[in-house]
Amino acid sequence: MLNLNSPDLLRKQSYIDGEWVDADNGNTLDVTNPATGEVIATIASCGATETRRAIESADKAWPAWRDRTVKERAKILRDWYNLIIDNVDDLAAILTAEQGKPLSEAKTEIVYGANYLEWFAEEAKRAYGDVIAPPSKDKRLVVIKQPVGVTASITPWNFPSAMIARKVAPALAAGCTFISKPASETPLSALAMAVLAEKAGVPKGVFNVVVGKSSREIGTEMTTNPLVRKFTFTGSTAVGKQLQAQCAGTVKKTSMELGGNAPFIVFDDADIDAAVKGAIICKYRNAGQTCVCANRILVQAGVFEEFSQKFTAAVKALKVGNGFDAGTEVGPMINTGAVADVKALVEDAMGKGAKALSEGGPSDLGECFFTPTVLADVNDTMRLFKEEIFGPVAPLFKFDTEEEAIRMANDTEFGLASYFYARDIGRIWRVAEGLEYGMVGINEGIISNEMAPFGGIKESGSGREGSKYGIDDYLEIKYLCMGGI
Ligand SMILES: NC(=O)C1=CN([C@@H]2O[C@H](COP(=O)(O)OP(=O)(O)OC[C@H]3O[C@@H](n4cnc5c(N)ncnc54)[C@H](OP(=O)(O)O)[C@@H]3O)[C@@H](O)[C@H]2O)C=CC1
Ligand SMILES: O=C(O)[C@H](O)CS(=O)(=O)O
Repeated sequence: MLNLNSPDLLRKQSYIDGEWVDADNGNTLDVTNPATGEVIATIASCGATETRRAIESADKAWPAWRDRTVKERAKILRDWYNLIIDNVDDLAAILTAEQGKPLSEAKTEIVYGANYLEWFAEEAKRAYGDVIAPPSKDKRLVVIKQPVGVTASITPWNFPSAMIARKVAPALAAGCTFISKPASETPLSALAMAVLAEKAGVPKGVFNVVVGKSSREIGTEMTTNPLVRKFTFTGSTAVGKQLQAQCAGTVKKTSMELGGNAPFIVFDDADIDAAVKGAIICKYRNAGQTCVCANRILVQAGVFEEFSQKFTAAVKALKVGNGFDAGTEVGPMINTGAVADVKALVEDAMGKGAKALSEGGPSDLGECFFTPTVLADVNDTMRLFKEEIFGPVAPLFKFDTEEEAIRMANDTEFGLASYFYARDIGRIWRVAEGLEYGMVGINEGIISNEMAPFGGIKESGSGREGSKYGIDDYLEIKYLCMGGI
């Protein structure tokens, strides 16, 4: 069982209109620890009726929250940030228990998410408008920015805290109210955030968390209820497309943070040791279950042997285990389905001629564990060239020229994160400009932070989270034309 300093953080009900509630029909769902299979909590499993109540509560709370001064909203966000930081150990323990990632990674995620609250507490004060030179002497033109309104959000299990924080922070900073549906695999982190939101003074109805295994039912209510004016989603491209289509009926503003297929390119002028280090963290963070993980590692022929030997040795040295065990670097995958999906991708590649430089696969550590794997002799006929692996498998592709590397990297419908290691300044500019992605890591494998615009192009989605751009998704631009001056 979880041994928390503040047991009050572990909640088993949804948080709607400032109240902790059971499901109307009494339904429940189990939250299990993927490392051990043990049930860590049995919690209320809500559906459409509770979601509708949360939306109505958020709509009722919106005028008063919108009319708070930006400094009042900023102070509450800052207080929320401070409470999360003060409770980082408990929040990380809850996160590791329900998601599996190593405790050190969980703590990093909690702080990373909290940083968005800190950042947008300040950005709230910078939602500037404009005064425009008038077309005639009798007019004055002004632009003001106002909050979009009730915002609904659906987020994935791989970052059960930070993905919510990355959305609720700009939303509340802008003056919107918010309903969160976390993944049913990992709801406890979201509920713990609600405990601290309440303590920080977030008024009832401003932040709601609806948990339920009937995600389709909840999502349909969120995407079709006319009171919801903004819908923000982080998850797979397939589900994102479906939800975006559902929003069309009421023309909601949407932002989509979807799937990825990141190339990680190592050129022959790279610092190979730095590239190996960057590739390891980029590929195996969260057991490879992030949308920005290196999905295809492309290595120039002249350095392929050196890179593949050093990279494979580093992979073999990775410590796989329970996220609570000291020194664990790779935890379990989220569930057995995820293990089966990754296993199928490896089998497809091996069946088409791939060679294992480090033969991983299902592990006797537990049914959700998959030992890190490195494949060579891979090609673009294999599923793992086109599909998001979302697991601890690294395929090493060989290329000859810079042009070939850019063509291979761009040969995908995704466009989220990309990475390359090189030192020639001309090459750095040519490749950075040639990659069709929303984000490019240059001699760096970890690029996400609250100050940078996170997001993708093509079928990786639309909108940006974080940075000075992130609040725009939650603001409407209003043009005032004053005549008769
Ligand atoms: N661009 C980004 O920032 C990120 C993208 N992702 C992407 O997400 C995927 C992995 O996460 P995963 O959780 O499996 O993704 P899913 O798209 O399966 O699920 C994401 C969320 O959507 C919910 N959901 C699933 N189906 C529906 C539906 N029909 N209607 C309403 N809600 C639904 C899920 O709820 P439930 O699980 O309870 O069914 C979950 O809360 C990968 O493709 C990854 O690339 C992940 C993180 C970040
Ligand atoms: O869910 C994800 O994959 C995150 O967006 C990755 S990151 O923001 O932590 O890099």
